[in-house]
Amino acid sequence: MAEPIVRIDGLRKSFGALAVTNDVALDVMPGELHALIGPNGAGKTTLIHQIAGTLRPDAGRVLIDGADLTGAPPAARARAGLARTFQITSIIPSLDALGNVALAAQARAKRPLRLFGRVAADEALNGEARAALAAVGLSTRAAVPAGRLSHGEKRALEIAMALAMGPKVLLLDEPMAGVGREESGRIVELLRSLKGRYALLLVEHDMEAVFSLADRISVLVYGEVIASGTPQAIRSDPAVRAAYLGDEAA
Ligand SMILES: Nc1ncnc2c1ncn2[C@@H]1O[C@H](COP(=O)(O)OP(=O)(O)OP(=O)(O)O)[C@@H](O)[C@H]1O
Repeated sequence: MAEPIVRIDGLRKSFGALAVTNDVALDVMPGELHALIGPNGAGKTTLIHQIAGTLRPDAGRVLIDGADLTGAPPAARARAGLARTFQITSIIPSLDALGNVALAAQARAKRPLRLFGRVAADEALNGEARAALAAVGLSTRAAVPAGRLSHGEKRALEIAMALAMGPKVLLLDEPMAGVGREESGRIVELLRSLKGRYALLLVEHDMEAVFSLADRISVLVYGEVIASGTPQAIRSDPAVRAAYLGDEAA
């Protein structure tokens, strides 16, 4: 059987007396879209921070592609194949879309850059950036300053920047947040197109999107995973309905 790309085990983090992640275990298999849902304040963002390396757990382990990176900084996790998109936009508004993605590709290509001539290196970076833009459907917007893109296009650009890092797994933190209905439909299709090629861990409040996309859903309530399974199993789980979904999933 294939090994998980991300495996977390016994993860604990408390702020004072509040256990925000309480013995959380979760894995993401190659090509799988695993969604993490839960009510406001359940601990989803705190969990993502611990996986990304921006917050150190009190206990437990984070393995990426088999390597124990529990105490490693975000850069080491990126080298192991983890890329993250942010809830808060991380793009440079005055730079065009292609330039933003090329910068992300450059962060990954640091060493090879010294080996090639500058022009060749720039061309290679631009090639990678164009491929990532094409993968998110933004090829025709390459020369547009990122600040002038629509909100949904900015979300897609952030995903292109993550793809340019050559990841094995993408952490997607609310990619649909603040995006209108039509554009969120486009992001759903974009995520669907990435499934199978990348492992995806998606935190998202849009239940329609989650239930149409996910292979597996884990439900976090008060810092604990109360259920994990297929969308169908989660929809009909009495504990999940009582704690979170209520009539929403009917
Ligand atoms: N640095 C911190 N110090 C103290 N408490 C914190 C800190 N970060 C988060 N918390 C608390 O931890 C709990 C979980 O917060 P978290 O942001 O992880 O939840 P969430 O599931 O991502 O919520 P949302 O869906 O609203 O984004 C909340 O009660 C929050 O107030």
